[in-house]
Amino acid sequence: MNEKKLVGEKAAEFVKDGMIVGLGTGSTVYYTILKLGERVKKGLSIKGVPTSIQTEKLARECGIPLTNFREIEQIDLDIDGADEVSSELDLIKGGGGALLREKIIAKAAKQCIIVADSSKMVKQLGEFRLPVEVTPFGCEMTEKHIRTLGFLTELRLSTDEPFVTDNGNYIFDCSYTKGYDPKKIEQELNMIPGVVENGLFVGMADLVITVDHDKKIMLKE
Ligand SMILES: O=C(CO)[C@H](O)[C@H](O)COP(=O)(O)O
Repeated sequence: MNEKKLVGEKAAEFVKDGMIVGLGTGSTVYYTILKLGERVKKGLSIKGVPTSIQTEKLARECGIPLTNFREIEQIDLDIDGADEVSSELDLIKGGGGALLREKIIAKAAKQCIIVADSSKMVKQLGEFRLPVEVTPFGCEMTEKHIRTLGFLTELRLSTDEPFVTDNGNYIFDCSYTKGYDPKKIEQELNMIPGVVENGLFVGMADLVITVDHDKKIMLKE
């Protein structure tokens, strides 16, 4: 079985009857959502809060009832993927472009489980370029300010046009020449006018489900 399927399906075991569940975005949590759909068909009663339009569509196809922040106060459990997971369990997310909704939902959750195949596990964050979501208005100036923090920036494209997030924004994929302090950089980026959110998730993961060399499930907390 591939690693994404192993960890994705494992996460579905943590979902209990009656829970409000944050449904992440990406090819790993895809397997969690399929598994939850199977469990719902067998009688599991949950409501999902999707982190993207893509996940909303998938959850509907799987028959998972959905809700939103107009109807709920809190999320019991959020399950999502990641692009990098450090030894401190800090994350880079947003490879799929859903970082803003993902962070809102992770912050609203009592517990946050991350599903990550072994390629995502790193000692220190930074090899994966950090996605930074910005408003289209003034993005040229916002980019200059991001660069003054020491990043190289590249506007994410979809074919020849700027990639547009579910929130109508753009993304700069940002690389850094040396290691950075995730907590400090997360805050500094979000102080720049025009930056809506960045893909650093510091101290948000309660549990990471991954696999070791023998493809055995490992739980890290
Ligand atoms: O942050 C994300 C989307 O914005 C995803 O969780 C992240 O990109 C991991 O995706 P995948 O499971 O497909 O590797």
